[in-house]
Amino acid sequence: MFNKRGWIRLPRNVVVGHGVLSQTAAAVEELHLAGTPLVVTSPTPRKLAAESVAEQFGGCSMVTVEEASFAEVQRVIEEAENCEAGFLVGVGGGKVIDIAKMASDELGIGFVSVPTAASHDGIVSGRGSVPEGNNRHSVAAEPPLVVVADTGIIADAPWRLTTAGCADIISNYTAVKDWELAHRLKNVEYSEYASALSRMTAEMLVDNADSIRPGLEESAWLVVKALVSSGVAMSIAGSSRPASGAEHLISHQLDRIAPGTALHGHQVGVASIVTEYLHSGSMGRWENVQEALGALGAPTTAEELGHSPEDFVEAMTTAHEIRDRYTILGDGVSEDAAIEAATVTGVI
Ligand SMILES: NC(=O)C1=CN([C@@H]2O[C@H](COP(=O)(O)OP(=O)(O)OC[C@H]3O[C@@H](n4cnc5c(N)ncnc54)[C@H](O)[C@@H]3O)[C@@H](O)[C@H]2O)C=CC1
Ligand SMILES: O=C(CO)COP(=O)(O)O
Ligand SMILES: [Zn+2]
Repeated sequence: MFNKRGWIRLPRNVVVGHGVLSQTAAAVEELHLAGTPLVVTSPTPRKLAAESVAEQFGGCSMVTVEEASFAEVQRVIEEAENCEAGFLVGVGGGKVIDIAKMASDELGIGFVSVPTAASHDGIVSGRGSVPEGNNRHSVAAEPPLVVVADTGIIADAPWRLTTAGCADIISNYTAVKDWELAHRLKNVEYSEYASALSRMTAEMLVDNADSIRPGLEESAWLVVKALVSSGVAMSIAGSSRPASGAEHLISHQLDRIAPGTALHGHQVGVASIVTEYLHSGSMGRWENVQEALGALGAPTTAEELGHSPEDFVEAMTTAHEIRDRYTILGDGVSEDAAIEAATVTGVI
């Protein structure tokens, strides 16, 4: 894998709207990509969208993945080599899209992103995120050449997937604060432009929270636009920094301690309530994060996530260990401090 430092790699065609799934092949054709694709998907999105996408490419090969892991990335690479795929099309949620973009990067072929839910901001980003042992890897991956987001399919997806995407965006507030802190204290490379874009994306979402409601296709539109914008911020930064700080570290730890309990976006949202408290104490800014999440119907407590107070506190006190990314957690939050922050904010 290679990381082109200093390059901003963005999608060429972003197609968003009702019924646009049927335009996937047309959006790709414009790019003159060679060969036929391998479609990478998971069981539910396969029925909802991937079969129709494969048909548009003349019934091309398809592989179904079950989890986000390096083993699954390897399996997709082997399938792609077997069918001599010219490019990969990821159809589904964040895990499928991450696997497809990482496999594309390894194979040196193009990647097309077809999200079936507005649940995460990896739709557009050139980053892949996969757990391995006790660590979490955010690696350079192939950014999509084409993004096709069918708001008809996304608006029909379970509402909790959309609120997870909203919470992933709201967490940009604290991610940016962590990035600024790391820049000041550790001279970490920083982009004013990427951080402003990331913060503005969160603000636009919060300002429009009243119009984000289940079943409304305009809501799917708004959230997809925000997810695209957040992904662009990551592409400009060349890292996930603008959209991933201490709240993401806590969420990645929760995935390790109690896998499969809650959605990524919901976890980072709840964690950002406590990291905002760690940043600004009793100034009440954490309440703004809590209110924004609550207004959108996203969880605001560990209990609503399905996590025990003990697991949440363990995630807070160990999150700094999983990645070399300086945040407000510094070299570790003590158990007492973690309990205090999570209790004051009502998270536990
Ligand atoms: N690379 C990046 O920049 C980013 C990566 N991520 C990663 O993405 C993952 C989280 O993504 P999620 O989408 O939350 O999880 P996920 O990929 O596990 O999807 C959640 C579930 O929703 C189902 N689903 C998808 N579309 C559906 C639809 N229309 N109707 C019914 N079910 C549907 C999926 O099949 C899956 O069972 C995490 O691994 C996270 O680390 C998240 C943000 C950014
Ligand atoms: O989830 C992300 C941004 O929302 C990606 O961040 P990570 O690099 O922490 O996986
Ligand atoms: Zn995220």
